[in-house]
Amino acid sequence: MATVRKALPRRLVGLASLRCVNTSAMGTFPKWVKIVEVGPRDGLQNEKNIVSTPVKIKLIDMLSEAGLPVIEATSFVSPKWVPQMADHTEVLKGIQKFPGINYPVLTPNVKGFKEAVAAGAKEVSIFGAASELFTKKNVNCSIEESFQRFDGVMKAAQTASIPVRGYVSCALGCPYEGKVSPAKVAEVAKKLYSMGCYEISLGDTIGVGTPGLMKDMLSAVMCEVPVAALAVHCHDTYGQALANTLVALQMGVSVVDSSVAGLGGCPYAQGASGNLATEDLVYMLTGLGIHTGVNFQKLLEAGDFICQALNRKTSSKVAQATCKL
Ligand SMILES: CC(C)(COP(=O)([O-])OP(=O)([O-])OC[C@H]1O[C@@H](n2cnc3c(N)ncnc32)[C@H](O)[C@@H]1OP(=O)([O-])[O-])[C@@H](O)C(=O)NCCC(=O)NCCSC(=O)C[C@@](C)(O)CC(=O)[O-]
Repeated sequence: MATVRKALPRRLVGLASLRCVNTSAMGTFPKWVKIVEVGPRDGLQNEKNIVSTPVKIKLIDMLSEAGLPVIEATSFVSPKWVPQMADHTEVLKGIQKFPGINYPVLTPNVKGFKEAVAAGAKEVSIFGAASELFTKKNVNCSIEESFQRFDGVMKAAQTASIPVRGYVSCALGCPYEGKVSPAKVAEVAKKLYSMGCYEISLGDTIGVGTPGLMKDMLSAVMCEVPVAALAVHCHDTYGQALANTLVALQMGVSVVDSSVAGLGGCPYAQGASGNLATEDLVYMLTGLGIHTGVNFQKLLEAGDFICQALNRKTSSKVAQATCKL
């Protein structure tokens, strides 16, 4: 069914452009936020039905058209573990590479790194976690062993002059261990940073965090890693993603991961729902007068496209509010 999109109601347009919020009472926000669009990878990796390669490529091209500065394209993980990402090479080779846009991919080990580079990757991400049980379920090894694998990736990346981003999953809670201490998150983040990751993305993998937990966790991590090198990655399982992100912005974080149409979930984190929707993030940031460089209309169109391809209603509140089916 085709989606008919209404023009933004006047009161919403007004809200989006208003600058009357006294942000000084809320802390100082960054003037510019870099959005890392993770929909094509984190958003799609959990889909049960295999999404066709042309659909993935078209989605990424539409997101590029929308001006997202970073689009995580796919992952070079085992196809036995995540069948949805088995077409990683075709996806990475098939997308249009827009100048100025980065298309990082996940690489869990040197094998994945080599395949990614052969397919044309210019940036990769390694993914660790602050929970032993989650690490075992996700990548089949201990936290310490995961660092040994990452060491190989870091050395190969250094030789090839490829920048590496690092993830810390379970930063606000674990599906297997429950509470995760901010000190443990800080320890893993520090390790990834000291290994050479230029940016550390702190993931609320199952979306259980609240603004208070985000504040405590970030306070601990910021003692070990400069805030300019931090990103947040919030899933919206409990409806807290936007609030948690706002707290991170107030604390000086200026890189935020999100997923078009709120797609997402980790196959090894049962109960994890979608990521923070990029549409909702852009709407909030615009309302705060924070620049992103994203063309909102084109972003909505990319969300419409993937929802129609998946035969799914969008999880973005903003997209829901601005369309009638
Ligand atoms: C890490 C492994 C590979 C270890 O898996 P393993 O079975 O322990 O690996 P292994 O080294 O023993 O190798 C076993 C087989 O896998 C192959 N293999 C080995 N490496 C690769 C590779 N790179 N690509 C393709 N194949 C590979 C290898 O060649 C061998 O093949 P076989 O001889 O049996 O035919 C596996 O556990 C895996 O692929 N896990 C991926 C899990 C995953 O993708 N999770 C989702 C991403 S993380 C996430 O979503 C969270 C995040 C980032 O979004 C942030 C947040 O929300 O918190």
